[in-house]
Amino acid sequence: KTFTVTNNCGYTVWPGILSAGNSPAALDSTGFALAPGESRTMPAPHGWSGRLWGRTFCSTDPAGRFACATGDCGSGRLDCAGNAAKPPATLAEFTLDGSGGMDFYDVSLVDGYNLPMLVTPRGGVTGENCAPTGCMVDLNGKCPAELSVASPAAAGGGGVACKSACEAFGSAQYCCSGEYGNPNTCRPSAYSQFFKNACPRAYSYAYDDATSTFTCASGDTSYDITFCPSTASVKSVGSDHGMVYAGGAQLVSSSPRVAAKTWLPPGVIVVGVAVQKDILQSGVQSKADQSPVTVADYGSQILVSLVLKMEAPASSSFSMVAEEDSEELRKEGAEEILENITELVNETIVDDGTYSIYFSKEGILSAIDDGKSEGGPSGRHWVLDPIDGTKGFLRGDQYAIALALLDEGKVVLGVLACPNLSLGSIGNLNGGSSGDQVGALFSATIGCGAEVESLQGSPAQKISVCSIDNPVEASFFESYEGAHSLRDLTGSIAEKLGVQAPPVRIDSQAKYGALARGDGAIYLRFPHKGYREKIWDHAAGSIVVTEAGGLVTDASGNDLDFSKGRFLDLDTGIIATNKQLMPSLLKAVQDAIKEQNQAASPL
Ligand SMILES: Nc1ncnc2c1ncn2[C@@H]1O[C@H](COP(=O)(O)OS(=O)(=O)O)[C@@H](OP(=O)(O)O)[C@H]1O
Ligand SMILES: [Mg+2]
Repeated sequence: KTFTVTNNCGYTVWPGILSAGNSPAALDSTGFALAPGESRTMPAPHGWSGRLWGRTFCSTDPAGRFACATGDCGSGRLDCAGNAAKPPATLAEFTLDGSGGMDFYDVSLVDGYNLPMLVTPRGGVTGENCAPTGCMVDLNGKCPAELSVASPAAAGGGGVACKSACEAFGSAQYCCSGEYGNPNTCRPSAYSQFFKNACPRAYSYAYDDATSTFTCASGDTSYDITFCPSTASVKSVGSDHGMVYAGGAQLVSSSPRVAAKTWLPPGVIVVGVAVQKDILQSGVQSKADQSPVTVADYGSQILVSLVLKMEAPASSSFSMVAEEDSEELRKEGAEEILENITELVNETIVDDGTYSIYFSKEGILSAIDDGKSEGGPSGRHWVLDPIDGTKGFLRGDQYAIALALLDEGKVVLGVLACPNLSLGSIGNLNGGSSGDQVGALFSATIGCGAEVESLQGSPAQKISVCSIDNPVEASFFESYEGAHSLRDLTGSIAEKLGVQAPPVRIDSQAKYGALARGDGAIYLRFPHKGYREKIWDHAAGSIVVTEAGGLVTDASGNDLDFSKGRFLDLDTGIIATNKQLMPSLLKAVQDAIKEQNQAASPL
């Protein structure tokens, strides 16, 4: 069990450490220097409690006395030797092996702020509230004038730290002392709110316990303490490889019952993906270069699973069946991609602002592996395709982020975010937008119907499949990629049915979404022999269609079975349409298949 202190700041930081009086042992240092990029690991003694902070702008004067502009411990030396930090300073506080076999930790701004800091548990990482905490943001530039600490030591003379209201004004009200000495009378102030808004997980005033204390099962959980956790990323959003997740699909909530709609509170979170816009704009990536889409794919998976885990009740076990795992990323040569994913994910989280969480590279790998579940017939499992239609994504055409929830082998809810699909009908435009608002979010809860809303958050509207009952008026969707569907078979089915319109070819589960709102009447999917369908390619799409009043079956008319694990073991193909057309469609499908089999094996 260890503490690893890392300095990601662009300047030297001098960590200071103070063990509590009742600590059974001290750490092996009370103060040292960390150059930019440097880190130091120390054993974490059983039962240790104390605090750790970063000193900045330190120097030794001609008389040999060491002092710092912020976080100074007054020892006159590099080591703090039992002295505390002079406020303001961001503090990481620990009590290891506390009650119930738990470690308790927090990042506190109660004594003010001097630099961004993050504490990330690593290793065991179990417990209801075992998660990274800290303050990622650089508050020195934003600090209210009456709290700001300026120093000539700072380049440009800007603020180097930000005082707490208690320190700045000394009143009982801000310090939670005297008659304000209890949680009922000492309330958040406008000043504590400034800190809380910027850093929701950090302590902002003395009685801010409810949202600020974190706990991990003691076991062998180690802790990473990082100064300036996001390095340049906070400032360089959009530059570099130019990937920014914008917009957001609203996901989540796994209340024990699938309560209709509770998982679609307005503006919940992320997964909207605007990455491909940047890919196209950057123009430098050749189409053959798969790395941007790879980064986006993994990034999307991590962000969705993060939101699911954060919003799920702590007691429920988390299981997710998702397309990606970390195997490729652990191989030699994948370092750069892993670096890019880490940066993309952390930038997105900072930008979104809902969570103060920072992912290390190891954290990224293990978060991806959250998606390794096998699913199956019992329990609840999330099913995720982080970017469905990767080819469409690269082309700037249709793709979808597809999330579903399986309960006892049945799909009970589905969300389909289609960032490039117009909010209005696509009619016969072969997937192009008809000029109106782009970005559609489909959702469906079992027994409650299906809806669409704009990805930017317009009110949701109920949708239903079209009511065409004459195949002559019908059009059909199929894969954009010729290699994904047997086009002579789908052509022959359409012909037998009497469909006149040419096929509408679009990528991804956007087809299910478009079908569910009546843009077309039929979806035909007949992969080449031997191709095994994955559940994440159909779970969300199929419930959106069935809740919109449609039917989704295999080529024999059987419902899709999502209870068999990661694959949908089925016969031949998948068809979807409305109830009126299904009987004649099934007949056409079976006739066409029979005909094809006869042609393949003539007597
Ligand atoms: N050979 C073959 N046959 C059938 N299907 C395949 C095949 N290969 C892949 N896939 C899966 O198809 C997903 C893309 O969906 P579509 O085929 O509907 O769209 S597209 O035409 O490929 O754009 C695509 O999803 P993503 O990998 O998430 O993009 C694949 O899971
Ligand atoms: Mg897919």
